[in-house]
Amino acid sequence: MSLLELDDVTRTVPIADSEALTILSGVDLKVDAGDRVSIVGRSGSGKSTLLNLLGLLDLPTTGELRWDGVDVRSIRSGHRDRIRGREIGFIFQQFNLLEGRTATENAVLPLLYADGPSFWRRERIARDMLERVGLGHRLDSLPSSLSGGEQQRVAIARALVRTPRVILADEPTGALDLETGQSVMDLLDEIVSEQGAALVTITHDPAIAARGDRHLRLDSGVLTADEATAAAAAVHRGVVT
Ligand SMILES: Nc1ncnc2c1ncn2[C@@H]1O[C@H](COP(=O)(O)OP(=O)(O)OP(=O)(O)O)[C@@H](O)[C@H]1O
Repeated sequence: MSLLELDDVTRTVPIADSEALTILSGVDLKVDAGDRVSIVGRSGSGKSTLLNLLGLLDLPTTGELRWDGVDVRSIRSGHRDRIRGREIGFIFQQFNLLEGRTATENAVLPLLYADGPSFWRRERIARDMLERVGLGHRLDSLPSSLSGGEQQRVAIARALVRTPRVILADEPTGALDLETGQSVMDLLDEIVSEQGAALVTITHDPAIAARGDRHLRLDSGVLTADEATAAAAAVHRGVVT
C-alpha cells in the first residue's frame, strides 16, 4: 500500500458558458516512503493542479486519490486538514514566509497545531531544525534581512518540523541562483533522507529534476515517464557512460 496513490485521476473545472476544461486526465501515480519523484512540465501543463491533489487540497473529478490506502473522498474535510498539517510539508518557489515574524516564529508555525510534546517543545524543535539547516545564528532574523537561500532554508525548516511523511516542493529553487539552488536541494535531500519522508519536486530545471530517482513529465495534463531526465540522471550517477 502506497502513501499516496492516484488511480486514473481526472481533474476538470467548470468554465462559464462552455464545456468543462480538462486539466488532468488519466493520471496514475504512486508515492511511497523514501521516494524521490521529480515532475517537469511546461507552464499550464497542470503541475499546480496535480500538487494540489497530492497535498489533499483538492479532490479528483473522477478516479481515485488514496492516502495510506484510504480513498480521500471518504475522509471528512476536517480530518483531511489534520492529515495535511501533520503528514505533508510544502515548500514554495517564493518561500511564503510571514514577513513580520522571525525565522524561529516562522519555523514554529506548524507546531502550533501539534499536540503533546511536539506542542510543548515547539520552540526547541523549531530552533533545533533551524540549526540543522545552518541558521542557528539567524534565529531572531526577519525574512527581509535574510538572503533568498536563507529564506528557503527557513521554509525547509518550517516544512520539516513536524517530520511529515511527504514533502511537496513546488519550484523550490525557482527564485535562487544556480549554486544556492543546488545547496538548498542538497540540504533538503539530506534531511528528507534522515526523516525517511517522500519528496515530490516540481521543477522547470533539468538539473533539479535529475536529482530525483523517478522522473515524470506532465504534458497537457497527461503524466508520463520522463526518459530524457532519467537518462541524464543515469549519466550523472555514472550508471551509463
Ligand atoms: N480554476 C480554474 N479555472 C480555469 N482554468 C484553470 C483553473 N485552474 C487551472 N486552470 C488552467 O488549467 C491549466 C493548468 O493549470 P496549472 O496551474 O495546474 O498549470 P501549471 O503547470 O502549474 O502552470 P505554471 O507552471 O504556469 O504554474 C492552465 O491552463 C490554467 O489556466
